[in-house]
Amino acid sequence: DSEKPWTLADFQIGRPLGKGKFGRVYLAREVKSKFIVALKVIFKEQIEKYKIHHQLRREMEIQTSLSHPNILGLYGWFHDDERIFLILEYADGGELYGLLKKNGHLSEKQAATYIASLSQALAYCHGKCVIHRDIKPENLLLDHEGRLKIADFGWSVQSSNKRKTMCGTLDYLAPEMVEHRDHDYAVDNWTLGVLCYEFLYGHPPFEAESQKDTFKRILKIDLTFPTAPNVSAEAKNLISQLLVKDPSKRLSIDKIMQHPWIVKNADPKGVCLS
Ligand SMILES: COc1ccc(/C=N/Nc2[nH]nc(C)c2C(=O)Nc2cccc(NC(C)=O)c2)cc1
Repeated sequence: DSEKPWTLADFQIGRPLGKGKFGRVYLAREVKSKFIVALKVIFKEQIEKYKIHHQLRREMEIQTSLSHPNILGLYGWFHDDERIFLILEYADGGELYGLLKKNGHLSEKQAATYIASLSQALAYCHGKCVIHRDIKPENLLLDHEGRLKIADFGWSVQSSNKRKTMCGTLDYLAPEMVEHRDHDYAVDNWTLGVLCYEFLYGHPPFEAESQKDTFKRILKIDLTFPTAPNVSAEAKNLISQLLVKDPSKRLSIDKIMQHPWIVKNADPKGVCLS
């Protein structure tokens, strides 16, 4: 029954799936139902040390409230003296990042399919006043059919204007976040442009040696398209309409869904292994 709290005894722990920022993730099976899940273990001392208590609570509240085929499910959670356990949906394809690094870059059909899936997931989130703010390949998982799942809502906000402290890669930051200006849902639209570029070229558009140079390139919208790999004009057109400095001028999510490149290349079932 849903009232009885989960405990570790309800699960058989399998192989470690990988290490996240603040904890490890294990394959696990719920003993009674034999249902396979991913169990994310976070040590309470890490939460104290990094003062991420509120961020973790927000992640859990937000992810539990969301239910969408392209958003990784958070089924529940429990804790013991020293650890917190998140019971998460298991996506056996692992990080999209791995696919991108293995292939160097994705095909236009794959890229368009994933951008369409992300757009649908973000439209759903924005409809529930949630801004993710941290969509990057490491936070994107694939299920057994190659369907994209947005994971790790650690940095998402319930549409307040909380500052995002600078950690991890900055390639995905929108100009208004780099300038610590107020930001809204349009930061996720910017990120779709960065991701679309990275899916097609294998590296983000404003990559630079130093963080300072990345900031400068973002603020200048220093966007160039390499000649290789060859990318269609429609794809470049979509990217150019998203990587726009003025948030109000970025292509809206429903306009993304109607863009010729998406209409022509995205697999409507969100599954694309070609
Ligand atoms: C190392 O090769 C791997 C291949 C597939 C996986 C699958 N992970 N699937 C997940 N489902 N739900 C969650 C949460 C996860 C998860 O966190 N995976 C995870 C965590 C940290 C690193 C990685 N690394 C990779 C390569 O996927 C995956 C994990 C590792």
